[in-house]
Amino acid sequence: MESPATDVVPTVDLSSFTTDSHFAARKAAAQELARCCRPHGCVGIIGHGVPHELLVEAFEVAETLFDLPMEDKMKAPHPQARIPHRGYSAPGREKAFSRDDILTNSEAMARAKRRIRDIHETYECGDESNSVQTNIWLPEDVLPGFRDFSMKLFWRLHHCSRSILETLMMSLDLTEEECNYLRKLHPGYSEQLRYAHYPSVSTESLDREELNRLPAHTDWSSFTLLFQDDAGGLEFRNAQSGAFMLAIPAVDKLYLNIGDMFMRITNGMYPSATHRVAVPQSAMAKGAEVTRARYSIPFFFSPHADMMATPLQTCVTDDHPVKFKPIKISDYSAEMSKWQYEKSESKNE
Ligand SMILES: O=C(O)CCC(=O)C(=O)O
Ligand SMILES: [Fe+2]
Repeated sequence: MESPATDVVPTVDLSSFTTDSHFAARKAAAQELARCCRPHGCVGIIGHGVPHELLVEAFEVAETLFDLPMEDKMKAPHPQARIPHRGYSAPGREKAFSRDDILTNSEAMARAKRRIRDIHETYECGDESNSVQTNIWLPEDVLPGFRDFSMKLFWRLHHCSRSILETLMMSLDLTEEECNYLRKLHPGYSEQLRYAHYPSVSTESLDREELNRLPAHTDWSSFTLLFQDDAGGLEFRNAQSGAFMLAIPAVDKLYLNIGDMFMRITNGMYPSATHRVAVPQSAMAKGAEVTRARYSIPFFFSPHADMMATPLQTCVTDDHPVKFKPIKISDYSAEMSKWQYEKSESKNE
């Protein structure tokens, strides 16, 4: 068994960014965000401005969606190929790999890892104008209002991500030109909203390592906003010690998870966070035979797939030389997702 997480991920309050606060208050919040987030690429955020009622409704929608009979959910199936990364994926369909796994470039390793299935079911959607990542919707009568609600949530989370981006940019003292480059890089087009359900599983199958909730990995977004219910289980790796830290759930708290793209663009100033979903100790310690189900809503704030991710000059200094080559964003995500779905094709986004 993997060792249990102990320390706790810190939390910052960003309300000065989401209300009309003066410059000094915003600057102090940006510095606090950097202080907490830069060591490991993760931080809890309150005061993010996403309305409480919207989040409550989002989790109700997720529960209704995953409660549908399988034959209904399969009316919007994720394709066999990895693109479009849209629609419904049944438990065990998708598999997460770490960046190190992917860099080994070994299909035998991928096959071996696939023997431990990731037990979650998901539904993905994104910008309706994306002509490559086209949405796959359930028929309206199967879940009335789902499409409209999901698009409302998508754009509200995009808006929240944009204000977090402003905070991150302020924390790095970027030039106006660099800020404009980053704003242009994130128009919403390649972003993705996911509903995720981790069904209740037997602790025995976890002990026997027959299945996983979600193994350790990094995201290839710029950053991900992670909303979770109160079941717990999200954990981030301490970049210094390698131990995992608990992302303790709380009402209206999101976890900011820096992805590979923001790491590349900031030349490693913000590292991408290694994270996983484990079964909380509380569920195991009681000797329970089954763990309780968990719901989460990740929002992947990703750069436009057709653009280039280039390290910012402000983040390159004599002490901190260039670490990453410019890369086309769709090339990077194609590489990182090549084993995510079993019958993946090498089509680019
Ligand atoms: O469910 C969660 O809290 C984490 C999900 C996640 O890491 C992912 O979908 O990439
Ligand atoms: Fe992730």
